[in-house]
Amino acid sequence: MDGFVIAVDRGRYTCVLADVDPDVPTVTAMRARELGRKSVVVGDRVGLVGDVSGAPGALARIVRIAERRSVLRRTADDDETTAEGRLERVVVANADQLVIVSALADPPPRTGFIDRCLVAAYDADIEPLLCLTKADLAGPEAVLGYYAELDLAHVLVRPDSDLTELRDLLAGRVSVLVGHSGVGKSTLVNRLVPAAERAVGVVSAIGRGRHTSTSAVALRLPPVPGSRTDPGWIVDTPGVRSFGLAHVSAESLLHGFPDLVDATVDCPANCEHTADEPDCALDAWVAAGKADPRRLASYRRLLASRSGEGDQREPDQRNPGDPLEGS
Ligand SMILES: Nc1nc2c(ncn2[C@@H]2O[C@H](COP(=O)(O)OP(=O)(O)OP(=O)(O)O)[C@@H](O)[C@H]2O)c(=O)[nH]1
Ligand SMILES: [Zn+2]
Repeated sequence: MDGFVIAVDRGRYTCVLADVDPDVPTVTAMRARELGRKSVVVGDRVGLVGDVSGAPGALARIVRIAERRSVLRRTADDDETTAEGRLERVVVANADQLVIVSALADPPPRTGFIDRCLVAAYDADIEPLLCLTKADLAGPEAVLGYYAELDLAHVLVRPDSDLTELRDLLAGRVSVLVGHSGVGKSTLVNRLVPAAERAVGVVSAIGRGRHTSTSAVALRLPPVPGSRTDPGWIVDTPGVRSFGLAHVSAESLLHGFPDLVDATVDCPANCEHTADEPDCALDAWVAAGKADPRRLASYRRLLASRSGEGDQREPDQRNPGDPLEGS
């Protein structure tokens, strides 16, 4: 049987069977030995054998992992306390869309964080969507102005706002939600999937009764009334602070900055585009007003953080008061 992995908890994988009624129980599976060391993550499409009845106590086996369309890795520093946490582990496979959830106020938007997510999305060939919450508290002009040169889709969310536009953008796709604590991500997930609390409860019950902290869980979106389109899946990523970029080259990092890319044709060969490069064309490009200097600064900060130089914190963490200022 073909399955889709919706949660992972200490060697137990919760899967839904492909193309069956959403009410069919989920299947708990373990990995078959023949998979070797290959990891199985949320979003993986897998082949299942054994007891796929979903009955209490039933255990199936994952014998095959389909080729992944995309992967998102956690940052290496997400959990420095364990050896595993220091690795850029893949946390979600096969995502189509990365929904970057950012509040417009309380907490203020962190463009450094959004830029980092954009790089991860473009690098993984996942479409980004900026979801600006708490639009009742502040307007989106400053953030949208910062991204004016990008063709970046966005939605605004208020406590009473209609989520139809967002649901349309999520339909038929696997969308990963990422955002800092306090931006209203849980509130949004609960609005999008009113059954989410129950679904998460079921997932952690599989973890042999103990409360668990999974790093990703896929939630099926409810059917859209009057529509036959697959409503899609959202993948919540509690505990994932950001996505790893250590594997991304300096050139690929530029994919997150389409407003800067054109400038680099004038760079000397092997230019590293850092502030120390005397002839890097990016400086002249910004000086000529062709891109926002804050975007260049952000690109160079990501470059530096990748190579482990300088202050790795994003500027908003150094200066939480006014993140758009000087970032
Ligand atoms: N004004 C306003 N407040 C909101 C909105 N969405 C969420 N909040 C509030 O913001 C606070 C944080 O919301 P959460 O949904 O818990 O945020 P979170 O991103 O899930 O944060 P963690 O639970 O810490 O991961 C709560 O007090 C919410 O009631 C909104 O659109 N407008
Ligand atoms: Zn350069």
